Amino acid sequence: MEAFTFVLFGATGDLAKRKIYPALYNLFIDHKLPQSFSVIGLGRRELTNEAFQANIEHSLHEFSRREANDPNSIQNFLRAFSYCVLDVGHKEDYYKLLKLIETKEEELQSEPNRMFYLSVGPEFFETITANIHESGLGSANGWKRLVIEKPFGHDLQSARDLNTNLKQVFTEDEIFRIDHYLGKPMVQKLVDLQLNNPVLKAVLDNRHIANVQITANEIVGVEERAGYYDHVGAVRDMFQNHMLQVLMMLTINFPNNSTTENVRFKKKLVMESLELLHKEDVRTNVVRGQYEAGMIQGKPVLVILLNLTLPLLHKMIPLLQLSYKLTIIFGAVFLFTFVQVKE
Ligand SMILES: O=C1O[C@H](COP(=O)(O)O)[C@@H](O)[C@H](O)[C@H]1O
Repeated sequence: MEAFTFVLFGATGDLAKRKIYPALYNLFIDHKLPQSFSVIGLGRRELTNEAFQANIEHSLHEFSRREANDPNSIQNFLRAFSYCVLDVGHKEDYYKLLKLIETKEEELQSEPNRMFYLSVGPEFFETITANIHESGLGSANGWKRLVIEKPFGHDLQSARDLNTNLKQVFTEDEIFRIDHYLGKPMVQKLVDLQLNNPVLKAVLDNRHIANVQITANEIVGVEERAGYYDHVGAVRDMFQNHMLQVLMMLTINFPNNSTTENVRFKKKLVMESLELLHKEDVRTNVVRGQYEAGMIQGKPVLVILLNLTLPLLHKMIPLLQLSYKLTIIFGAVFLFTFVQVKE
């Protein structure tokens, strides 16, 4: 595997600590990362490399799927990490970053292969990619990749605009629009189940099933992400991406030798088969709610307020339920209900 630099925007954020560092660590111990790689974490806050590495180690202990209990492997892993202060809107910071990346590439004698991971709010996607372009960060001789999660725009037009802007800097092959729900073992097994489980195959039809409910039942609350949630909302944060991906994985009819294009095409068919939700149906088909702080299983659950001037913060925890009709599956109309509850 070729050496590369992983450039992480939003390195002090929630997604990085909960998912990205543990995921990288698990790849590392499975020898799925190259011999030499470097991770440069970016954030606005001043942080020494040592403090940054200590935070990462903490997140491994708290969130890694497999226990992080081998001090040697943790130290070897952490050695790859360095931190750089960057304000996404400051062009000079990108030149400073370029210097740091080049120094690391020289130290590791690696090709300038660079992966840019945007673990930041969607409002920064375009500024960051434009600055990657202008500063020359993306024009070295190696490969480059852009990894971006959600929300991808806030409506159809803004999603199209975002695509257009990203494509001025990255080719389609270089853009990875990811959804971490697709990496969940159970979601990945849905295809196998459909293809290989005769019992399931036999009952997956309109004579046996009238209604499918997809539930995201979380025990993690909004916590420090109240500012983000208040701004983005549950529909854009969870539904249009994660829950619809689960729907597509469940209903798509995969051939054994699927190509990327084929999967995309089939997913598009599923989406086109969803009956549009019209304004007049919203009252009957959509339930939205918010919880306040309370007790779960005898334990008090607080909504941690940020020091922000957002009036609604104390009612942040979302409940979302949406029902759609889907006509493609097994030749019948199915009712799909999606429920997201953050306890
Ligand atoms: O993307 C998100 O997903 C998490 C839930 O992910 P999980 O892997 O822990 O099930 C959710 O808590 C968060 O609000 C959302 O942004």
